[in-house]
Amino acid sequence: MNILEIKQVTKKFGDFIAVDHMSLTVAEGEIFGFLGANGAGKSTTINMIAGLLRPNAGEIKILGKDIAKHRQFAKRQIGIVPQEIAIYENLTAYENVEFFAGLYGLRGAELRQRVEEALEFVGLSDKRKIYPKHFSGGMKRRLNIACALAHRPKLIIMDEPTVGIDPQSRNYILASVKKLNEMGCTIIYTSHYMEEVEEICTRIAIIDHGKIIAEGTKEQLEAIITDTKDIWLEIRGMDRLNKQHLQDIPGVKAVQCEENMIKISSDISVNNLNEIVQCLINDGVEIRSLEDKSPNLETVFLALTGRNLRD
Ligand SMILES: Nc1ncnc2c1ncn2[C@@H]1O[C@H](COP(=O)(O)OP(=O)(O)OP(=O)(O)O)[C@@H](O)[C@H]1O
Repeated sequence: MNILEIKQVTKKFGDFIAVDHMSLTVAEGEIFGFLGANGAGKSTTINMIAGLLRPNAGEIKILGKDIAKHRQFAKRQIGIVPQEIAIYENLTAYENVEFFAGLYGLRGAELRQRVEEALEFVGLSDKRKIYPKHFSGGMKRRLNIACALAHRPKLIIMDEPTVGIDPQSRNYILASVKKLNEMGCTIIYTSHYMEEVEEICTRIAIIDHGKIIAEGTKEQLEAIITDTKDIWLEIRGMDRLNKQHLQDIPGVKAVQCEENMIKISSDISVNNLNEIVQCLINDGVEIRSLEDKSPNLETVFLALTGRNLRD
């Protein structure tokens, strides 16, 4: 089942087209990444999905229902973690989560239980009585995530949740995303950090000037710009190496040897690293280091847009 379908959605601000005839489908169970530079149109798209902005044209469906006609239903399914932290400084951590969960109609014992669960999930249970002004940036982010989770949405949308926070909180948030996904949530994860998107997303859309310019798994996106990956190995025992053994491995296109270095060019769609390593071990060669110089999403982005992600 598709949790989200966007068809030909356009959003203009005056004459400026922020989102341009965008179409997109996200299936239940995915961690879907929106990757794009600042100003690409990610937040505008998210705000339309969350019903906070109205598109000028096009259609958005959540679990098959048009959000323009089923606003309450759509709202109930979605939890949004906005780019700007949205919590109340004059409410405690507990009261913040309680307030947001209450907006979804939760009351009484159920509300209390959900608030406890959400605080527990983000690791802030012992800080429930603390006011957020005493929190670090990372803790505020986590509280913001708890506020988006307490009503148990099926789709969680996170808009750059790791901008400007410490590495420990960042790791905590990335681990939480994976855990939420394992618990059955679909996630849309927006970032201009390609390492994060590469690490956690099952599928990625590269967004530029309000348009999706490429979409697919990391491997599919990389295959757009090249069909070859290079693996560099530093070895000991070159005299024992039988080059033909390497050349016989499925996917291997070329093998170049020089002094103690081997460069193996291989079909990007074939995962043959195990076979390569095994072949060298069988030949009695000692591997000192191995580097996979495959293209990454940064190189894909550069090739498709002519710019770096963080320009
Ligand atoms: N309310 C608005 N009025 C006018 N222009 C806007 C408005 N909101 C966004 N824009 C413009 O639309 C474009 C897309 O903005 P958006 O915030 O969606 O980008 P983004 O990909 O989320 O980038 P960022 O990471 O910087 O938020 C930008 O050029 C932005 O200046």
